Parts: sequence; C-alpha cells; structure tokens
Amino acid sequence: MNGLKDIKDDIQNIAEAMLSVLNIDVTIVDEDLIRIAGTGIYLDKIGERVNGYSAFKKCLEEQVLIYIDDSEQNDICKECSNSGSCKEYAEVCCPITLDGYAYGVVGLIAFNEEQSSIITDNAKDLTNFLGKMADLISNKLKAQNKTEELELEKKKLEILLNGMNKAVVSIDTRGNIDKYNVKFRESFNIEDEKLEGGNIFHLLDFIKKPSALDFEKYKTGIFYYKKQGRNLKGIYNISEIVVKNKLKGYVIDFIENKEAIKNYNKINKDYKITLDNIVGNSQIMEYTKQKALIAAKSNSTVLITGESGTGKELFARAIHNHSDRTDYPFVAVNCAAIPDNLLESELFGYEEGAFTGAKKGGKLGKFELAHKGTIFLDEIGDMSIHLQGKLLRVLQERELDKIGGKSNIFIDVRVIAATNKNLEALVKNGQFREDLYYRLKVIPITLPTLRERKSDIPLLINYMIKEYAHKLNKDVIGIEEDASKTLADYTWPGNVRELQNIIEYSINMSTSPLLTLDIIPNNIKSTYYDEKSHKEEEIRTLEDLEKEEIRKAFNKYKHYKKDKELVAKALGISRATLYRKLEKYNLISK
Ligand SMILES: Nc1ncnc2c1ncn2[C@@H]1O[C@H](COP(=O)(O)OP(=O)(O)OP(=O)(O)O)[C@@H](O)[C@H]1O
Repeated sequence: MNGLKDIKDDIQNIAEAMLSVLNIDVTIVDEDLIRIAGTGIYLDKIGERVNGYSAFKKCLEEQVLIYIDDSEQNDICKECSNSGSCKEYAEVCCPITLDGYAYGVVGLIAFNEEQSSIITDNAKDLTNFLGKMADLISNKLKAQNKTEELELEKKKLEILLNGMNKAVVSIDTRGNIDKYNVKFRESFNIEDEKLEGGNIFHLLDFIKKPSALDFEKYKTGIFYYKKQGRNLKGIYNISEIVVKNKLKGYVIDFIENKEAIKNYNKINKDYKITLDNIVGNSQIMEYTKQKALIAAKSNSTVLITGESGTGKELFARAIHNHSDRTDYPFVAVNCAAIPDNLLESELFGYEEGAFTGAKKGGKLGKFELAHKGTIFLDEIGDMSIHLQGKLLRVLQERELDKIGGKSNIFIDVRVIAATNKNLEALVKNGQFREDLYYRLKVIPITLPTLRERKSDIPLLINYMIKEYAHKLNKDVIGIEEDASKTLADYTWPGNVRELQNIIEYSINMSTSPLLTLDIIPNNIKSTYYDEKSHKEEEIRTLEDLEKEEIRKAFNKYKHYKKDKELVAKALGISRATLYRKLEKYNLISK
C-alpha cells in the first residue's frame, strides 16, 4: 500500500492551490507526522517531523477534525511542547482517511490576525472545504494504489504468458496486434518492430479474419508457416474477448504439430500398447516379448517379420512405448498402401516449388514428423528399389535430403520395419537391396504364427470375447467347450486378425451368454471335422494325401512371389511335375 509520500508532488500542488484560493498557509503531514507538503514558513520544513504532541497528532490518532481559534486558551495547545513560543494564531486540521485508516492530516494555519479572522469568520465553510481537500488527497492515493495494482497484475500476466510453452497473441477486432508472448515472437521469428502496430492478418496470412456468423466454423485451423527461416506446422485456436456483451478482440494460440502429437501421446499413455497387454504366454511368445524388450532399450533398427495378422504393428508400438522415445511420436507408414511416386514425398517431404504441383509451403515428411520418436515402415518388402536407395542413405547418414531442398536436415528417428515377405528370398531375386536388408535386420524379431502357439488360443478367445462383448454391447461371457476346441484346432492362416474377425462375427450372431459351435463359420469347422474324420478313417488314398500336401505347401508359401518354385522344392518334385499335378487335381486356380 502506498503512503502520502508516494504522491508528494500532487499533494504539494494541492497545498499551493489552496493557499492561492484562501490566502491561508497550508501544511500536510503523513501518518508518521512527517511534513509532506507546505506553504509559507512550512515550505522549508518539508521532510521534518512535527512536534511530539500537537493538534496534528490528535487529529491523526482520533480521526477527528480539529478547530483551534484561540491558541492561548485551547487545551490541546496547552499540552503542546511549543506552548508559549507558538507563532500560530489559529488552525483547522482534518484527517486524510481511506478505508478507515488515517494516512495523514491536512491543516490550515493562520500566522497573523488577518488570516486568523478568515478562519474564525468562515469556520463552517472552511471546515467543509478542508474535508473536501482531504477527500481529494485520499482519492489521489486510491488512484495511485489502483494504478500500481494494475501494473502488478500486468507484470504477473506477462510472466505467466511468457512462461507458457505456447505461442499466444491478442488482437483487436480488426486484427491489430495488442499483446503477444515471447514464444509467439520466437516461433514465427518476427521482430518486435513489425509486431508492434502490426496486423495479424497481414503477418500470418493463414489466419482468416473471423466473422460473427461463421466464427464456430473457423475458430480452429491447421497452419503451415514457412517464412523468416521458420518451418512450422500446427493448429491454431481463436477465442473471442467479450466484455459487457461487446466483442473487443481475439486471443489466438498456436500449438505446433509435434507438440500436439507429444501431448496426445502423453494423454493416451494409459491406453498405450505395452508388451504386457500383448496376449499370449506360450514359451515362444514369452521369448519373443523378451527379445522385444531388449530391442526397446536399444536404438538400433528392428526388422519384424511374420505372417499377416501376427501382431507386427502391435509389437512395433510396444517397442516404441517401452523405449525412452515414448513421449515422442510413433509414426506408421504402410509402404504397400501408397503408390511409389507418392511414397517418396510422404516419407521425406519436399520444399516449396520442388516440382510443378508442389504444395505452397512444401510438405513435412513422416521422417520429420517422427523426430525424436519412431517411424514404423510396414510392408517394407513392397518398397521400390529407387526408394530403398533413398531410405538406405537416410539410415546411413541420419540426414534427410528433401526433394528440392538446399540443405540436408538432421533427423533423430528410430526405424522399425516389418514385412510378411521373405526378404532374403527377395534379395536373392534382386527385388530387395542386400545392403538395406542388412541395415534393417540389426535386431531381427520373428513373430510366431498362431498355429505355432496354439496354447495361446483360449487366452486370446477369452480376451476378445470380453473386448467385443463390451464394444457390441452383448451379454456374451464365454464359449462352449466344443466351439472352443474347434477354434483351437483350426490352422488360422490369417492369424490373430482372423481369430479376431471370427470372434466379432460370433458375438454379433450369438443369442446366448456362451458362444456355441453352430455359429462358428463352416470353413473353420471343416478343418476340425476333416481332421477328425481323417483320424477315424485312418486309411486315405495316396491321391488324397498328395492333394493335401500340395494344398499345405501352397498355404505356406502363398505370400512369396516365387511360390510355385518353393512349393515344388518343398514337395521334392520338379516344377513341371507340380504343374501336371495341379492340372490333374484341378488345383490350377491356386
Ligand atoms: N498377441 C496379441 N494380443 C492381442 N491382440 C493381438 C495380438 N496380436 C495381434 N493382435 C491384434 O490383431 C490385429 C492384427 O495385428 P497387427 O496389425 O499388429 O498385425 P500385422 O502382423 O501387422 O498384420 P499385417 O502384416 O497384415 O499388417 C490387430 O487388431 C491386433 O490388435
């Protein structure tokens, strides 16, 4: 809280104004009885303390107006240490109070007969006037306190704003910049001179001027800023500033995309896939999980192989989540799903004007988006030889050579690749670069098929029943034994994904709390019955056995480009013999 000394110049002006109106000397003291302002002989005594016991002290302590018209007879004067030598003829003093506290006293003092008669003849008007002056001074004090409070609030807000890890700017309704934080200035790299008095719609032209009609539609947007040496992509939000129902302006905040992903990852940490929630405790699964955990603690490239639906992406995510990159992005790219000519810009991005039709501002590649995190290159076996070369360079140099880029960008990304193809075979056929193959398989992880871990099937079934019953809002709680046995005996060429589909289908179809055999699709049941009947028949024709072995071999090598060659080799026959047999058994469509 301020005292009178903090507004002493204002007070001195008031004292002089009073003197010129009344022609009576004025003195003003503060709460410590120090003279703050004065006229006449008191001018030289500013800064001095007034006498120990005086009318001023009483006025201050008792917060009462004191009027003395005869200093020789007055009781207060008699007790004053100046009694006998006092030069004052008469005086009026009034406390300066604010919120019940006395901050000082303002007094009028007569030093001669003439001044004394002014005081005595106009006692009522003068005391009234003095009261008004005391109010004027206390209001000045109040205003001073308010100004300081506002300055303090402003300072606090500035510190808060600058401590935020988010760029923020406030504007008036026409877009003129009012306030902004350090992060804003640094993110967009705009000098203070341009920002002060600048217009946001000119400086950041991706922001469209909001209108009351479609405010809701345009209040958030994605931005791409590539100027002043900055290359930012993110999301912006506009909030209205409304005071007493009137729109006064807007506050805009910006979140960089990478941060948004990071925050998203943090929020979703609880639901993250970890090795613990990958279902399966068979020996081979336990071994695979252990290997994945070791891989998570390293920064080397991982190559996950396994048939379709064995959980390659699941393992890749779990490895990322167990690594110290977990708070940074996990970016998955399916190399087979994107045409080769687009995959290059998808992975590595391009600079503005890199080619005809290139987007304004260029494009950030997945490698850049995954900075400090993990990139998951799924179906790597389908990548073209040209891109394999580019990828190899990125892995070796740890630098990104963007299309149309002038300089290389350093990247810190961990690579996990996956495929259901036999990369070794592709290397032999010249379809996959040998050098890249070895770069990728620094830590190879092979996921077991579901057939190889049949003991996990009941666990997976129970897990999936719970999951889908909840999702589909059905009261299914389990499965009947024969149905469970049928599922456990099936060969599951589509692995866990196929099992998932069957469970989802069965729960949809089920009308009872337990899944029953009759709702299990026939193609799954037939293997069970075929095998069962085969066991009972015991003796089968050689042709039947031959047909079944051919089928089994095709099933095993169906994902290989040179499947027929591999099947023939596995069956120990020539390709020509295989073709003859396929024709004989009418299996040619396979
Ligand atoms: N052990 C497991 N526990 C629980 N769910 C699993 C398991 N393995 C796979 N899944 C589920 O099966 C589905 C297929 O898994 P994922 O996509 O990881 O397989 P993938 O090997 O990458 O397949 P593709 O080669 O076809 O891309 C997903 O829905 C996944 O959640």
